Amino acid sequence: MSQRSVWKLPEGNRLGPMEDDDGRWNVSEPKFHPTPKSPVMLEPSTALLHHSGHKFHEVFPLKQGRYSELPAAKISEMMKSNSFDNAPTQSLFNVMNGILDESTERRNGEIPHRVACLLRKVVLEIERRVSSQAEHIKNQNTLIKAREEKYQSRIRALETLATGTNEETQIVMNQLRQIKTEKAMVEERKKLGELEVDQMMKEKESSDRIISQLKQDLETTKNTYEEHCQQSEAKSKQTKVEMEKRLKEVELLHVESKKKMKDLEAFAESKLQNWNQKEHKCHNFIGLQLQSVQSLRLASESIKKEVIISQKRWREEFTNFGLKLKVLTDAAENYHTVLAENRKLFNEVQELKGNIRVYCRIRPFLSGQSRKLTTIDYIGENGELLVVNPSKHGKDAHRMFKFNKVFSPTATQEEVFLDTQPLIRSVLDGYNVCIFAYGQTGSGKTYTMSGPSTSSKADWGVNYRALNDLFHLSRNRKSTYMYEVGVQMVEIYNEQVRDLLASDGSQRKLGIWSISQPNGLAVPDASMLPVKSTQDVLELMQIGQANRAVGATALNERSSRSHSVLTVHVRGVDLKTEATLRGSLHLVDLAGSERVDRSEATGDRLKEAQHINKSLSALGDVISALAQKSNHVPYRNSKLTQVLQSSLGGQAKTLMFVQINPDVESFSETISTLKFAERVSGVELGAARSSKEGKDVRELMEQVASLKETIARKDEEIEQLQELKDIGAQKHGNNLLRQSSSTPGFQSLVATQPGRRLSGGGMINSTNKILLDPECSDYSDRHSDSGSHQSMDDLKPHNENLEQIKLIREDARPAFPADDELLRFGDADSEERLSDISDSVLSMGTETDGSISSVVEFTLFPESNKQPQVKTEKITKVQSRIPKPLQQKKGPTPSVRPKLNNPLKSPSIRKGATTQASTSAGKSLKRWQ
Ligand SMILES: Nc1ncnc2c1ncn2[C@@H]1O[C@H](COP(=O)(O)OP(=O)(O)OP(=O)(O)O)[C@@H](O)[C@H]1O
Repeated sequence: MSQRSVWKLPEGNRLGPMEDDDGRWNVSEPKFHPTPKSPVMLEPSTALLHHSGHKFHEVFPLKQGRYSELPAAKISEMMKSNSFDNAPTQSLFNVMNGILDESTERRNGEIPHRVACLLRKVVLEIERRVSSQAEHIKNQNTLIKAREEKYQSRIRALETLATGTNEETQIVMNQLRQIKTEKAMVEERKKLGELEVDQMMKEKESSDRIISQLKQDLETTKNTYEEHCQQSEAKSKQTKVEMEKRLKEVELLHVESKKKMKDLEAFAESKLQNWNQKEHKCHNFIGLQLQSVQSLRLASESIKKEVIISQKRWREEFTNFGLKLKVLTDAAENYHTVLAENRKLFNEVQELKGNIRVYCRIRPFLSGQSRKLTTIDYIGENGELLVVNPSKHGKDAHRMFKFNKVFSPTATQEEVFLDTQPLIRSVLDGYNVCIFAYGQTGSGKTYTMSGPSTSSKADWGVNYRALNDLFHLSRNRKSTYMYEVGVQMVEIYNEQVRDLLASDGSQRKLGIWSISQPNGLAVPDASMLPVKSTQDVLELMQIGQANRAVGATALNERSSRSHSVLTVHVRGVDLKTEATLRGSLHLVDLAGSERVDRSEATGDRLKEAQHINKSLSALGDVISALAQKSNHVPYRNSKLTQVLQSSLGGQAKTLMFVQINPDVESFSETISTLKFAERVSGVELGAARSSKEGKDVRELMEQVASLKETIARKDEEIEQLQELKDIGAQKHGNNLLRQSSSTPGFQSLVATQPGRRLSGGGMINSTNKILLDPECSDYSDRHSDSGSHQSMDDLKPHNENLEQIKLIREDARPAFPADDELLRFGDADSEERLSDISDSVLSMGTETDGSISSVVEFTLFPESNKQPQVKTEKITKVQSRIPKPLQQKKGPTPSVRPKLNNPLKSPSIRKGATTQASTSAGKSLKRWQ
């Protein structure tokens, strides 16, 4: 650099890079400017600095403060702008030095990145300038050398020329001088240039230093930067790893999602296939359906055609059917007529068989009894029975009897019942039926009626079988009839009637109503319980049996000393015509008929036996009277005949089992029993009548019955009076007869005094009937039988007359074909005579069957009495056409309506279902009432 000379350009000329007017460096080829004002070429940087410093500082206005504190925006603005191009080099150096100073001032020597960038830019600018200056100087040297050579050649030419002429020499000398001057100038310029080069070299050196320092700084910065970069790289690597990891995860997810997508695609594919298949099937199905529809259409069309044809045919058939239906309707209408006819025919058959039938049953020997000595010699198929007296020989030893049927000891329960069966149907047809067993104690009455036990079907007695049949038949008829069944069970013990089904178990005595009364049950106060099945009845029977009075005798260890009467009342309603029919079934287990002397009874037992024999005797008398068609039937001679009155009249069908003990010791009893039975079997009670009538008919029948009854009573009164008159005349009892004739008759007396109360507790009602209190029943029996219904006071004056009548009657009594054995109880006979007169009234009832039926019916089913208004009018009209009944024959007053006992608890009640059973019984009783 020391060799470097300061360039000195001729005045007005400037060499090398020159600043233009704007202070920028001009690196164009140097020109010689003739301007003498600038003989020396100025150091460009200084000029630049000086010239452009102000502008640079305008752009980069840092005078105080630190570069590191410069805002980035400012630096980037500076770097973006062209301020570096115009800035003086010195300023650039100042900037660079300033930055470096700041960096060295700092402890760690770090400079901010943006400042480093600025520094690098400044350094680059300086390097660019230095290199361009060096280039420029090189060019100047080359130029100078070229000029020097040029000038040397000119010198040589001039010297040549000088040698030629002086002038020329002069000129040349001038030129030479000029050249020399120029040469000097050039040399000066060269020196200046060299100086400048030196300076430049120095600057370059300093710049190199700076550059090296800068390079170091840059290295440091670079290292820092590299560290930073490394850190960044590490971070970026870590980030990359994480990113890769995430990428993997994402890839996995992607794979999974792809897999899922595949699955889904597969699923969708399969679904699609399925749907396609289904669609295919649907298409097929629709095709088939269409085909079917098509075929159906065809079929429907053909069916339509068929329907039309069928309709046509049906119409024809309907027409035919209508015609047939009409025939059927006619037939149906006739059905009831036919049924009635059938019933009538059936009844006629029964009548042909006899309305009272006697079956004889011979008990087998019991275990322990000798079978050798039997009184039964022969049993015929047609009811013949030959009895032999072992103690006699010859003709007298044998006696033949004939009954409807005789059952041998080997006859089963079923065989015995077989002939009873048709009577059960009669009950449902509206007839009263009475089945009873008669015989001495131990002869098998209970066995026949109840059977030894109900556990075995073979052992079932008549009762069980009859009830079974009754309910069975009623069920069979349910399409035509609705039946209701009620049961009463009473015991007659020592001529006292007791309710065996009383709910409170009390053994209170019950009164018996005269059967001729329109509102009188035989025993209205006895509990009547509704039943639905045989089992119900049997359970009630068991209760009744348990309540029966049982006493031991010498003949039978389990001898029943009372008569038990089970009455089954049946009401049937014809579902079509609403006509009501009513029937009743009496199932009677009579007490033993043994003789008092044989039973060795004394005291109470004797009394029991007398009562039993008396009642059985009365039964025989009643039947005998019926057989004789007597006007007088002595029903009132015993409680038994009173209770059974409705079943012994002409309306009823009666079946008697005559039980025989084949033991020789019982021969006398056997003969007695058989004679009794023979007498009964010979009875022809006349045609029984059904109680089935329509409502109107029934009402009319009631009216007719009451009229008949009145007429009969009147006739009887006349007859009695006539009788008295005749007898009086015969026995010179004219006074008595006159007295009797002048005094109003009992019946007429009663007829004019309706509703008077008897002093003994009996009640005379408006229809001439007496409700007897149990306490006064004996009295009333005696006195009501005479037909009188007066009060005691009224009756007193006539007691004498009655005694007279009794005597007369005794004399005039017809000779009954009864055995003395049967009638040997004189006490009973005397009572019987007394009751004959009143019984004659009842016997009339037997002739006018409808009356009795109506009476029972009225009593059992009083609703028949509740006639609607229209009916009443109708009846009134009818009544106007028939003889007007007596005033006292009107319907019963409410005061004498029978009050039925509270219903007995059914067997189930006894077992704990008291309330329910009594409620249902009560309900049912309401219906019955
Ligand atoms: N047909 C028969 N076959 C077998 N045993 C019989 C037959 N009839 C009756 N007996 C038996 O004879 C005995 C007496 O019968 P049962 O009690 O029926 O007589 P009864 O006439 O009812 O007596 P009572 O008048 O005392 O009540 C009983 O042991 C009974 O089992």
